[in-house]
Amino acid sequence: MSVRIHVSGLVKQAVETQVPILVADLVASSITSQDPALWGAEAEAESAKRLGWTEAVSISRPLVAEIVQLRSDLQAQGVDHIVLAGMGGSSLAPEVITRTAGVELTVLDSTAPGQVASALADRLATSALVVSSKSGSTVETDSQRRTYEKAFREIGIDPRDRIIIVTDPGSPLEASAKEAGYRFFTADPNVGGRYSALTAFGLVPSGLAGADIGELLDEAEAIELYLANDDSDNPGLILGAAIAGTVPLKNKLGIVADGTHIVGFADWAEQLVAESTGKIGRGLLPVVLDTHSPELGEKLADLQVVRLVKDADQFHILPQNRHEGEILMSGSLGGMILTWEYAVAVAGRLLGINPFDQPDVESAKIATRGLLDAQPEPEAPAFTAGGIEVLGTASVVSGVETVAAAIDRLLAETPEDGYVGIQAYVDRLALPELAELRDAIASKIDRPVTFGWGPRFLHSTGQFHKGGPAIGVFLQITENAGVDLEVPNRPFTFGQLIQAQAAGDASVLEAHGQPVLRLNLTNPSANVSTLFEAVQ
Ligand SMILES: O=P(O)(O)OC[C@H]1O[C@H](O)[C@H](O)[C@@H](O)[C@@H]1O
Repeated sequence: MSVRIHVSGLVKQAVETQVPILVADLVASSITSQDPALWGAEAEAESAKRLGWTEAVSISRPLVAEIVQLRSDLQAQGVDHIVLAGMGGSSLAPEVITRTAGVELTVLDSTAPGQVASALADRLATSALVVSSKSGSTVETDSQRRTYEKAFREIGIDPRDRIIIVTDPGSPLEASAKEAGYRFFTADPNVGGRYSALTAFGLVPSGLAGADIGELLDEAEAIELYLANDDSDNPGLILGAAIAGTVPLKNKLGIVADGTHIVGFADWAEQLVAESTGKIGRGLLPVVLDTHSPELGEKLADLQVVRLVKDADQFHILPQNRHEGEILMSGSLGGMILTWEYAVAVAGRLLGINPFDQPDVESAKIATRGLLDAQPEPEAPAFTAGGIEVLGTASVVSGVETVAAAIDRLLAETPEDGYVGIQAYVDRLALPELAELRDAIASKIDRPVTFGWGPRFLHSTGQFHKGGPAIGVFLQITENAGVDLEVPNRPFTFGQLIQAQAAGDASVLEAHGQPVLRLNLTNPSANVSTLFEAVQ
């Protein structure tokens, strides 16, 4: 079998208790045959149109030759750089596929003006843009498409030669692609975004960038039969029981790469787990860790660790690798993707939730649209210190005068079983060091800490933060970027869009009773060190 899992300690007990029940209930074969009744009557209507991923491998197979041909056509035109405009499920799979394959793909899943400008400045004359959106109406993706269309025209390139669309049949993007004369691929509409890795959404950008997508499908195909079997060896059942069957439930899921050949798997799994399970006040919070993350040394009772290793059968044999109580997992990328898809569907059943909807993502989008339409004056900061404007929930910012004190107040509000979510709506290429705030804060408070780049995380962990248990406190970082960019034929700029996304999401989190501290960097590169000093 191309995927191996080893469990020990409490999680082994969960597997031993839950898997026989899942086997007796024929859960694996029922998922494979797309039985929508597995998640209860309320979920049935949604599940009935969301299980197409179980046959993605065979449906996608004919695409491989088409994509390989398009890649050579583009190369013949001098294209040597693929850019992908897409959010969440429309970009996270191509990201892990191409990074693991070691081929270049620029993933533009940001509205930070500096980041969009950097992508545009990078080999535009020899770039092709893949625009991927299931709904065809995602504002980030639409804004990026408009920007590239204009930029291509300005340098005398016909966008029809360089823009490729991936969308669902009947979407507004399919209609506009037809009208504009773009090459387009449509995918199975009975597959949700986060389950779309093995459909055109995962394959088109990855294949155009040069990844071996035929091999990826082979890897997934090799595990299909095992995943469909009502058998206690089924890795989808084992993983599902391990992540959602512990008693009491360990509802933080730390995902650690420790020797796996797969690069960035946790970023993909994060969306699958958070959006599928984080709703109606329940869910599993994925926490992307590395082998040195403070959380691993803290033995947190509510943190279940999944360690992605080279060979799960061998790894635990060495005494220093025993990691009692963890889930050790190894496998091919295609095999891992399909196994996690099954496991999260199983987890949904164990948790009593519908794994196929994302009811709270829309709330932040509505708040953003409201702000973009109204264009209100920016909210005045409670105070400014060291060039950082401080705003947020009254209990966190009132009566304090320093950034350090505001951060301490926020962290002090973390519930015993809670977590801190850091959300950085900045140009991540210009401020990559901000990601290190995660470890700094985790070692300070001994609780799990998540880190997300905005607006990217809104389409991933954003659902959990708003729809899962209200146990998070949030540190939101925004910036006055030095540059701004028009969004062609739209009444807002990228700078206005990202600020509205941050403010909109903060308002929804606060409305859910979750504290938010908002720090706006007025001079980003200079303010970062002040921020790190404040966390010490
Ligand atoms: O592919 P799109 O329709 O553009 O959607 C991109 C993303 O949008 C939303 O945030 C959904 O919650 C995600 O599940 C989805 O992957």
